[in-house]
Amino acid sequence: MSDDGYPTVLIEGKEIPYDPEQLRKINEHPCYSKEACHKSGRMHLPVAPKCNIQCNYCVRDFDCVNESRPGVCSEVLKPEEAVKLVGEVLDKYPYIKVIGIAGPGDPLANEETFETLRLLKEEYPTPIKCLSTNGLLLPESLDRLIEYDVGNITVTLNAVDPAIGEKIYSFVEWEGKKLHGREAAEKLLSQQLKGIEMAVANKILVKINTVFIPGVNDHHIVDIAKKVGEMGVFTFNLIPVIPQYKFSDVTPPTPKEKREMQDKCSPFVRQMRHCQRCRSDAIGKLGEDIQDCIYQSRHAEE
Ligand SMILES: C[S@@+](CC[C@H](N)C(=O)[O-])C[C@H]1O[C@@H](n2cnc3c(N)ncnc32)[C@H](O)[C@@H]1O
Ligand code: SF4
Repeated sequence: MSDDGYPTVLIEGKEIPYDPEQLRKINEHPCYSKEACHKSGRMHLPVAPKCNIQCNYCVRDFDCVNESRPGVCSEVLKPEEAVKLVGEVLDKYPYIKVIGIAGPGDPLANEETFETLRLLKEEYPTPIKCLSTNGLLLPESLDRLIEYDVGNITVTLNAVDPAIGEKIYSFVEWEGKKLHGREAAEKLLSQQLKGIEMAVANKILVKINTVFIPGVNDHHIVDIAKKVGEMGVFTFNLIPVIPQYKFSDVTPPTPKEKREMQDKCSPFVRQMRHCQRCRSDAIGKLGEDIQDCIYQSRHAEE
C-alpha cells in the first residue's frame, strides 16, 4: 500500500470504501493526513491522569511547561474546565478541527474522559473527536466512544508476541489485580487486538503507535505492521523511544534507522511520518504549538 491515497479499508476480507464522514475525519485530522497538518490544528484535553498499566519507558510529569513529549502537561483539567477552554480556543483559533484526549495517563482508565466527551457532544458536536489509549479497556469502552462520536482512535501496540510484550510492561491492572510478566502481556495483547478489531468493524479510523525500542522490539516491528495492516487499521506511527524510567539506558534509533524501519513496514500498512510526539495538553498545528499562551492567559484571568 502506498503512503498516500485513501482507497478502501479491508474489513473481514472485503474492500469497503471510506464514506464521506470518514474522509472528513482523515482529511481534517493532522495525524491522519499530512496535508491537513498545515491547515488544521488539534487541541488535547489533559483530563485523564490515571493509568492502568506501566510501560517501562513512561514517566508522567505535570507542571512541565518546557518539555515536549507524550505524558507531559502543565496541569490536569476537570471536564467542565476543559470544555470551557475548548469554547475559548475554538472562538480564537477556528483552524482547530480536532479535540483529542491523550492523557497524561490512559484516557480509558479515567471516568473524566467520558464525562468530557459527553459534554463535548452536547456543546461542540462538530470538531472531530479522537482519543489515544494503550487499548486495555478498549473493547469494554467502545460502545460509549461510539455514542460520543469518537471517530479516530490511536492504540499503542508495542508487540504482537507476549514474549516481547513482557519486556516492555512492568504490570497491567485487570479486574482489581496487578498482573505481571507473561500473564500481563497476554491480557494486554488480547484486549488490544479485540479492541482494534471491534473499532475497525465499527468504521472507526484506527492509528497504531508503536514505540521503537532498540534491543527490545526492533526485530519485531515489521510483524506488528503486518498484523495491523491485515486488521484494516488506517495508519501506523513509529515513535522512537525517549529513553527514560527502566529504559533510560536504551539508545534511541537514529532518524535514518527510523526511516528504514518505516520503509520496511510500508508494504503492509500506511505510514505516518510526521509525528511530533505531542504533549497531552498540546494545542495548535503540529509543530506550531500555542498551549503555553493559552494556559498562561487562563491563569491571568483567575
Ligand atoms: C502518553 S501516551 C497517551 C495514551 C496512552 N497512555 C498510551 O500510552 O497509548 C501517548 C503516546 O506516547 C508514547 N510514549 C510515552 N512515553 C514515551 C517515551 N518515553 N518514548 C516514546 N514514546 C512514548 C505512548 O506509548 C503513546 O503511544
Ligand atoms: S499506557 Fe501511556 S500513560 Fe500508561 S504507562 Fe504506558 S505510556 Fe504511560
